[in-house]
Amino acid sequence: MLLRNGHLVDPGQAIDGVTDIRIKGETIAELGPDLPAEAGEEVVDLEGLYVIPGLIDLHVHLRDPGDEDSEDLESGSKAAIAGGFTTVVCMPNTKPVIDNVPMATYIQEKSRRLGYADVIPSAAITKGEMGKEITEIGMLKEAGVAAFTDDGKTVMDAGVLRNAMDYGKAYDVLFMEHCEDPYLRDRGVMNEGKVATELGLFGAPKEAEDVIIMRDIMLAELTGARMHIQHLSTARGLDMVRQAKAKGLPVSCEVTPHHLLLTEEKVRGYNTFAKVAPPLRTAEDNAALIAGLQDGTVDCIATDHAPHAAELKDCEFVRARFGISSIEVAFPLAWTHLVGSGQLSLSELVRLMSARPADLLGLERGSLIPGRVADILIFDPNTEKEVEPETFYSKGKNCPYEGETLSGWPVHVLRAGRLVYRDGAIVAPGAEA
Ligand SMILES: NC(=O)N[C@@H](CC(=O)O)C(=O)O
Ligand SMILES: [Zn+2]
Ligand SMILES: [Zn+2]
Repeated sequence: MLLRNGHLVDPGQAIDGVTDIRIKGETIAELGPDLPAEAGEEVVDLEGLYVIPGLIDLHVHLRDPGDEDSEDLESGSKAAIAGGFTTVVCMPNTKPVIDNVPMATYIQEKSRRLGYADVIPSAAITKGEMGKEITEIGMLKEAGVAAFTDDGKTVMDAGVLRNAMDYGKAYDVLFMEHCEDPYLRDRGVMNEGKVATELGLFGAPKEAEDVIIMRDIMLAELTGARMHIQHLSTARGLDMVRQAKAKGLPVSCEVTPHHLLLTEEKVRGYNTFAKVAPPLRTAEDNAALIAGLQDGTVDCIATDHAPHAAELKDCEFVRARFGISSIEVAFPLAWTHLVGSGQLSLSELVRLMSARPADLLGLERGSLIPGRVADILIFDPNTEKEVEPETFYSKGKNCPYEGETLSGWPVHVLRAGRLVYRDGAIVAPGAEA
């Protein structure tokens, strides 16, 4: 296949310009101006479109197995592709929890058979995410699990986490933590502050997150194992990561689109679609996180795509589940609000949403260097479209951006050289023209 006239932006090889791309089988064969078409080659014209490495999301919930009313591997991996993500790391807080090799193998085999995004399972740090007994980290790593987290919960016993990190260090796995002290958070369902008081809702103080971030940085220093802070939401937490990095500690972090772009104000009206953990914070936190994207303190933007069936959100605020469905809008949100506003370049966004997550996972992805796998996102920088959750491939329609007008929508997506998304629609395996 020959992709013609697209504007390639690839910080991995310092390219920012119109280039043709030849794909052979699963890989990038050649880049260059005016490549001649070879016999039998399909030519796709990309004039006016941008071409970047396929996005990589370190944090998604696909609810499979156990909560397939909310999402499953098919709907979730189609949604990932429609959002421009060719690789996603799914969280282990399924039913049952992904804490053993057969469960990890189930995720890998089912998603491979489906043929949409590459779904890489993360596994729990503790069995059943119960916080007591550590999982078989070495065996899981050998089975292809690169990252470990009890996401949804913090490993509250620091001794247990220390043992897991001492053990996991030898395998160079990435530990990831959901940082929230449940005792300090208590009954909090949103950020503690004036808005919570006005709404009569219990708030969770930022300190519930920050104390765990501090503890986890200390454990990274103590053990030497890699610690990645998930969905970091506070200015102070970010500062702690900045200082840890300055000391050379093996600490990294991700932020979500919602913690960059939304505040606690979104909860007004008891909007359950704005109920998420950690909670939406304040405009000052948004600004601090955006500064963290710019100065490299933030390693990546991850979605924390958390789809929920309608009835789990269509209820009283205190009873509603935590989580936001966002994988199909994360890139247009970032393009419109971060690049469109001049706060980030596209090259920086590619680093945050593809190159750096690939590094953290130890994958040779995130750049379209000849010889690498052809995972590619082609998007339209200009055409504006409203966010319509009803049209999502995801079963989770719990999206607080409904009705917003965005640009930067994916047009075509290639996964391992196959056009899995064409002209804005999923192409089933074997259904290619
Ligand atoms: N973020 C959320 O609000 N919810 C996540 C759990 C999590 O990421 O901690 C979920 O599984 O729904
Ligand atoms: Zn979490
Ligand atoms: Zn999560």
